[in-house]
Amino acid sequence: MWVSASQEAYEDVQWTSSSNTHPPWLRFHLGISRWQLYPHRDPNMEALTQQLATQRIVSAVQKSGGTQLKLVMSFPNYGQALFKPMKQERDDETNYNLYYFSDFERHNAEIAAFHLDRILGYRRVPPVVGRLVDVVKEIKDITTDRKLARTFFTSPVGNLCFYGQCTYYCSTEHALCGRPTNLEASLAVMLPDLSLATRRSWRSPWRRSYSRSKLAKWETESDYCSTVKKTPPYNKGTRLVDFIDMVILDFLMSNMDRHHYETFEKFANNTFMLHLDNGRAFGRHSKDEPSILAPLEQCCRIRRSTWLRLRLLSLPQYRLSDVMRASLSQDPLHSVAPLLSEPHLAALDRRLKTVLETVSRCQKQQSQDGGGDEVIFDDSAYLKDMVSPAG
Ligand SMILES: Nc1ncnc2c1ncn2[C@@H]1O[C@H](COP(=O)(O)OP(=O)(O)OP(=O)(O)O)[C@@H](O)[C@H]1O
Ligand SMILES: [Mn+2]
Repeated sequence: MWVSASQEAYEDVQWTSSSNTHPPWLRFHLGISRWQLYPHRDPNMEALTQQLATQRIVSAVQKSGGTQLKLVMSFPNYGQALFKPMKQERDDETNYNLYYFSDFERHNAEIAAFHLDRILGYRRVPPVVGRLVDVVKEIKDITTDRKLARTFFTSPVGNLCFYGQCTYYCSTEHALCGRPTNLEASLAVMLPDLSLATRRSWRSPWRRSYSRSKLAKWETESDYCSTVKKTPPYNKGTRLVDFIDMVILDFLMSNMDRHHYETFEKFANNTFMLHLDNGRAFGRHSKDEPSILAPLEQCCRIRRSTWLRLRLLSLPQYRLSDVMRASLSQDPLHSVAPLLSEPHLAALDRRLKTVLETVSRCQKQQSQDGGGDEVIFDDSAYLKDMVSPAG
């Protein structure tokens, strides 16, 4: 009897590499290409985000490196996510007297950045969802990280708090507290392990000085971009316009903290740039930060596909704020409160207008100068590359 049962079982198993046999996180890893993290209309996206939002958390340990507390969470199917907790109320505007480099990170910024990056057509932010995490059942009770476990305590009003170990903001004064045990957080799907897919970190040519008194070169040299344009890897392929893409994303969400970016080493210099670490975006809605757009202003170059997308998102029927509001309402945390308040959504439309005006100014300038470098970079060859199976 048992023999025939096991024979049947053998016959049922299909030893193929059919993607249906892989969990969503593995399908995500296998789908990463030279030009994007996941495809347009990704059939895997729903299952992937669903699992991040609902799967049982079987392990939670601190992620080493980085300045603020982060946890790596694991799921029963061996998937992993990078957890960033809510540290301040959704609507808190960043204190005007804080420098950008001492601002807190925001879990809703990580979530909103994923949606915005996808709406812009980039697909360079790893998928992120919001989740209410039970600080006791899903962190304290299951963690094997003793340094983390030691930092749990009950607050005077009976909420469960912890602070972990990190370079900044890991102290009792900056504890992360549940209500009484529920804590809002962002969960980003983990990229393939570094042992399988090494990444290269690049210093941004337009990096800020991270000092209260010093200015960076790009702030004082008038011809800074022409030097960058001649410098590898910005002198070839799409790297410069990909950088401009990132700058536009950062200006729209007012992220001043883009000091580095990463690429997958396997793809060498002909590849997309990862937009990781967006926690310091969406800090202010009442003020724009024009200096974030400096690379676009100084280089006057933009991908054609990006420019077309921005123009589409400025039309009343595809208004960026409306598309973002609709997209963010799909996130599980939307039921707790909207992930971006209306003033933040309105700021997106205002800033999008500024980007398009900057491009127009570049075009006018170019026609006055009689030719010279093209403002609109024809990226059609690369787009074709993106959809080809060998991509
Ligand atoms: N989804 C992800 N999967 C795997 N690794 C990631 C992911 N997101 C970020 N990382 C890695 O984790 C590191 C820390 O993340 P992040 O930059 O968000 O933290 P941080 O505390 O702001 O760091 P820093 O202070 O250096 O800016 C990054 O260097 C990045 O390489
Ligand atoms: Mn950071």
